[in-house]
Amino acid sequence: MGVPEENKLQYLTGFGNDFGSEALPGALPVGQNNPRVCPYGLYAEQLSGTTFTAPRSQNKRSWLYRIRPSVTHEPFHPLNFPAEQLTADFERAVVTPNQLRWRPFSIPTDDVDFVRGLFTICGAGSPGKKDGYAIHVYTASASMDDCCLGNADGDMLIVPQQGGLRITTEFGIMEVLPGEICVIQRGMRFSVALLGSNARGYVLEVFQGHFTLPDLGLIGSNGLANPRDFDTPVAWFEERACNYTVIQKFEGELFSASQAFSPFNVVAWHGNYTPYKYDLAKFCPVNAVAFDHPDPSIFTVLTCPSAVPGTAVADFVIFPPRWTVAEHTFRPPYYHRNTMSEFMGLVRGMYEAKQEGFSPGGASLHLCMTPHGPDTQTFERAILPDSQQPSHLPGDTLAFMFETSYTPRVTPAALGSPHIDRNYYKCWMGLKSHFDRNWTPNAEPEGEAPPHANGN
Ligand SMILES: O=C(O)Cc1cc(O)ccc1O
Ligand SMILES: [Fe+2]
Repeated sequence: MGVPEENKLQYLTGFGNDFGSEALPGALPVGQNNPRVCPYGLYAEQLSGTTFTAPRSQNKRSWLYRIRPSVTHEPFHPLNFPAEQLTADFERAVVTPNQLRWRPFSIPTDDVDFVRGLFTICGAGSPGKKDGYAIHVYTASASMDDCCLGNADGDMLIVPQQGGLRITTEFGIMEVLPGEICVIQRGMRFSVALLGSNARGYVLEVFQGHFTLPDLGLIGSNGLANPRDFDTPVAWFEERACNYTVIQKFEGELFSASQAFSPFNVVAWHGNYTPYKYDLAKFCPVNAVAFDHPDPSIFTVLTCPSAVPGTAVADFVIFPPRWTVAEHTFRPPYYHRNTMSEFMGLVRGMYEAKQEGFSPGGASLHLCMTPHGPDTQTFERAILPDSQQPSHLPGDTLAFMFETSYTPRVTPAALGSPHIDRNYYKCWMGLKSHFDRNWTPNAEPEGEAPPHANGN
């Protein structure tokens, strides 16, 4: 099969559906998963995303019909990838109650592909015990060349910040641009080609469970990320003899094996365990239309639930372009200390809580109970009376947050990174006291008090 051009890529729409796709007519067996001989002489292979016995509502698996099965490979050998750069061992990492921020991570000038450009910032738990998560950034200047990654540790939610990615998977091909995200679930093999000369972005990897859409509760049956806006690639295969390298991430370590053919040889597949992508511009935000600042959970795109209701392993939350209209309200994020920890990144534009220092391609991390909030300039602007006009948040902005319940430990490499901003704390040092012991309710500028405060 020829490689489809960009505008020819096709997707199946819906979230978590039981999909089926065939690249050749009749390649999907009818009425059973394991015919004695599969159509076109294909091998049947099941990829499980849950235990076999997981409740039906959570059970995930897909059947892949492929030219040769994935078991046909030379033995795996350790790749000797630097453990300080990519890890799932957070016992040796560090905790700090300090606010952390990184300037944009620089993109290598020598040839570095997506896998070799992964850099672990922080994480918690362990892939072996199937709990917790890791947060990485990637910086890449080269495509993966006859090389794919399969991650035995967990699902990877990829947030491109700069440079589009063409991701070939066993299920088909997807293109993911900045402003879009994709999820490659545990075990699915994929190869990342760069659409431009380089790429940078963020990865949230969850060691337990899978991402799902959050419940909408009283919001009703529509809004936020709508299921129909998620795209799964259609089957695509190549039959190509080559020296192909399969990299397996296993307990945070990388192993590689050679095989004599492309792993993207799946002619047809069906099931509910697939990679998918989503355009964040399709997110339909719901927010305050009268007053006050709701919690950022209103902007949850995807959540990876834990066994405790309402306590996610990790939430993926965005701060999309939107109108802000709340009256008699301090509109930026409130000052706060949380039980959950917050890793933030910026895809483009400016984040509403920071006037400077938080740049696209950079990051911040506020561990649980670490105080944070708007910087001094943002605060001083937001208390001015003229801050209350309906306004569109600074231009075309897209920040996001990985909000996690286990407190992450930060890797020594991330703490010692040349990109770390050791002056971050200074952005709050100018927050002066506005306390006025002689203040009286009448001193409040006219029109500023809430209508109900004077009985109206
Ligand atoms: O810390 C942050 O900037 C993220 C955030 C945004 C918001 O609107 C409310 C709370 C919160 O943690
Ligand atoms: Fe926060």
